Amino acid sequence: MLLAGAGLSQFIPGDFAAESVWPDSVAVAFPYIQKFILHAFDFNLTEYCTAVLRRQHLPGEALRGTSRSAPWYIRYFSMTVKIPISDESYQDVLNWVRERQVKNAKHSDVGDRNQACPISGSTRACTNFIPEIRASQFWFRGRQFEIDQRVADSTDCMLVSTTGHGSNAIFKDMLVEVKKYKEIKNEGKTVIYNGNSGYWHCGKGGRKRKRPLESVILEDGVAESFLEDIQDFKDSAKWYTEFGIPYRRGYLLHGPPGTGKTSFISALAGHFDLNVCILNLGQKNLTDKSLNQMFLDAPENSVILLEDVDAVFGNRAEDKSKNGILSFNGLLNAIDGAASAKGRILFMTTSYLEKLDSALIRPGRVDVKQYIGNATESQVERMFRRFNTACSDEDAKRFVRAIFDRPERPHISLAQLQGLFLRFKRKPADIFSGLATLYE
Ligand SMILES: Nc1ncnc2c1ncn2[C@@H]1O[C@H](COP(=O)(O)OP(=O)(O)OP(=O)(O)O)[C@@H](O)[C@H]1O
Repeated sequence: MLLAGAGLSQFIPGDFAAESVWPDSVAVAFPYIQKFILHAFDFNLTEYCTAVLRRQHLPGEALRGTSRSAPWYIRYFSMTVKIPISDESYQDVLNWVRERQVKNAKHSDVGDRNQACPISGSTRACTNFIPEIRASQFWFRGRQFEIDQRVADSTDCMLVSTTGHGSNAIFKDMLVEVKKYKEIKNEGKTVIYNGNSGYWHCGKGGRKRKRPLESVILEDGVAESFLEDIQDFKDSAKWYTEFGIPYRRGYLLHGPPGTGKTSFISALAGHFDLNVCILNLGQKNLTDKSLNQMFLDAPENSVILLEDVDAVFGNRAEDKSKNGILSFNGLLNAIDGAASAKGRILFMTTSYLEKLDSALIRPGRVDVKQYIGNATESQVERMFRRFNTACSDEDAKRFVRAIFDRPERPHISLAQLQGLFLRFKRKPADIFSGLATLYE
């Protein structure tokens, strides 16, 4: 079977899926037969079948159903599901298997002491024993499974197989379990996917504690208007269908660097329980086709974020991106591509609105444009109070005046201010002495 799409029920039968000749009773008894053979003869059926199946998946055939040329005993004794790397569940299955194995892995790699543990996400220095997963086994509901990422010597799909015969219910159960595991793991977190080599990856550090919206200090009313707009969009699926309008919404945040554009998008995603899929348009090998596919393959419940779009297509005269592969029209086509039934939310950010081609930001591609500027008096005061919870009103006002009553009145970003607060986090009363550094 080939698992298609992110849904759990979308199994596409392999070549010989209909050839079930065994009664259900045999299917039920199979795990016991399998265990008996393992213990009595020390012969691992699952491993053997997977090894044979792997050889069947010759280069170029990786995504086709299991070949009919597999020997009959393999066809009857094994069940497989192939999960394409583009499928959302690919990484989830790997993480789930790792977690099951980590306590007692026989073949492990010693994890990097200074990197976040891929299982716990903890960044504490530790010696992690990470199960070697490229070809390994695990048990689920009394059956042994083998997982193999080396199918066809390529990495574009993995094969999960088990011995036995019957319906694909066991795989569905497994994927339900994987989904539950993922939900627990992601609770209270915003999952960040990075688009790379044509796929969405959620690597180490890809799960971040949700950023509270209040922690992003914007001009009055901005956050509220976005909350309202996105909520309205989420509630309007029927309206879009009735009027034949593609169910998607585009937002552009523009303004100087360090003013909170990315932080705001991340906080909004957290508020609406959405993932963030970040795509760097300047990356090598990104083609019109792969960009389009990535838009279509974005994990469910995600916002797609294109940061600093001006850096790639800043000059109207340029049709090709700097790496010369992705074209401007390719980008427009991807943005205009099919929207999913759940709706697609696209965010773009730029520090140079004037550099953007009007075609990129016309209504339909960008529905809401919002300027996010340098700190205003109100923002400075709110940030001061946030970092100095014990401060008096008088201190807060004095701090604001100390910044804004200077003759040169610099443009200060909230990122600069945050830096100042961090420097004085242990002695907030001394912060006035550090103000001069804002003007350097
Ligand atoms: N309005 C804000 N409220 C709270 N924190 C902010 C704000 N603006 C910036 N920061 C802080 O400054 C840092 C940089 O912010 P962020 O990356 O969101 O800015 P940006 O506008 O996206 O910058 P760039 O355009 O350079 O990508 C973050 O650590 C963030 O916490």
